[in-house]
Amino acid sequence: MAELISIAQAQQRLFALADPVAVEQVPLREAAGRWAAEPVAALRTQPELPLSAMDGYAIRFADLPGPWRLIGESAAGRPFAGVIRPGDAARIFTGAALPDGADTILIQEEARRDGTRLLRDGAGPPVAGAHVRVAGLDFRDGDPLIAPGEHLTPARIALAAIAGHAILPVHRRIRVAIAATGDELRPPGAPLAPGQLPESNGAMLAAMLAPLPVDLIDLGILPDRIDALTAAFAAVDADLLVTTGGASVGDHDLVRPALEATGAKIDFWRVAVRPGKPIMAGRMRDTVVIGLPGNPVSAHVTALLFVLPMVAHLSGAADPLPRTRSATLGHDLPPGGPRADHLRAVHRDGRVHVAQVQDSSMLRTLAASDCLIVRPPHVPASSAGDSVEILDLF
Ligand SMILES: Nc1nc2c(c(=O)[nH]1)N[C@H]1C(S)=C(S)[C@@H](COP(=O)(O)OP(=O)(O)OC[C@H]3O[C@@H](n4cnc5c(N)ncnc54)[C@H](O)[C@@H]3O)O[C@H]1N2
Ligand code: MOO
Repeated sequence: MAELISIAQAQQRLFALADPVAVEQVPLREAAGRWAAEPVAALRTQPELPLSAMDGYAIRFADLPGPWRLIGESAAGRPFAGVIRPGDAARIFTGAALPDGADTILIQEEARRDGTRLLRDGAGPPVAGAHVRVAGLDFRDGDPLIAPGEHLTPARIALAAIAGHAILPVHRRIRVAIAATGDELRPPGAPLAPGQLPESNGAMLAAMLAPLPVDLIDLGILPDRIDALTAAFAAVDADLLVTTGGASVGDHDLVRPALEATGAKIDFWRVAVRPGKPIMAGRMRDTVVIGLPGNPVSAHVTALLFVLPMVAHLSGAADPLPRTRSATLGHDLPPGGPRADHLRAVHRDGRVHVAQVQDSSMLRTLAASDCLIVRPPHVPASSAGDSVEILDLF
């Protein structure tokens, strides 16, 4: 059998099959969850003027310990027009502009008022400038704020808004077609004859793709017949076609020959990953194709490693790969085999514990797991307390 390629090689070959899709300008609320397509710079300085960070009184630090004479008020959006001269103070509220002449805030919990006479009643501000947000504290006009390829998280959307942007340049949504293959499969909830099985990969993939900027095209369940598969694949109009099942070496594993019958070129087939070895990828006209194995856990793991990263890559992500993190192993593990193991596991008492049975058909253990322990090929035995890499499940 041909040498299996590594997960990292397969991911790089997959990304090389297509560039990120076209750029469009969209309102902020549509940009959430996409990736920036161009640099985003500040259109204004934030804050534009020195502002108070607290409710209290605007004073000159040099006038401490007071008392002061109250000569006006500054509220957010309604600044005080006058000037604070020696001995003067202005009532001020959080977010309001610091009046000219003032340099410090006396918070109201440390002040006492008698008509327009203001007295310190407590420690008072420790330094000049206390509780004042200087102009440009957050950023200045023209500062680079978001780089191309960065994910538009809620915080970055808010940053773009406060920096003066109403629309952002992003890559358009990705059209993803999903197809389950297998004569044994019936739609979820449909009555089953002996030997038939509810189709679960389609709903799982749709759920995994739901948080991404994707428009789904559901091709449903395709039969194990090369003519039907070829016709269905040839009619696909999408950026990415994801199939499940029919990827292995059995007589009814027809996804590869059907793709090839449409003129598609398969770039790789079989990766050193467990579960998920029979995954394939290639290109059919303008559509990238990823053929996932049919076993539900294999489909889930390979979708995490290949489908979601490919959607991120097509969407312009600079950093499309899933990130592992370290965890502490709860018990011993035997040496690993020639494929990178992705073991269903759960956090308990601060350590990760591997499910006893790892059969790739078993969705119940997948559903009970909160992470996958990722072990490189040919890893030596591990002991309880060792550090291991994990991929979070969501
Ligand atoms: N002789 C060999 N046999 C197998 C090999 C091998 O190397 N040599 N590889 C095994 C591995 S590893 C995997 S993984 C499976 C994957 O095979 P296929 O992609 O061809 O998957 P199917 O045979 O179509 O289905 C496998 C299994 O999963 C069920 N299934 C399929 N699709 C769905 C779906 N949408 N929803 C729910 N369940 C689904 C299907 O009924 C089968 O039980 O091949 C091994 N064999
Ligand atoms: O790779 Mo298969 O996915 O081991 O069951």
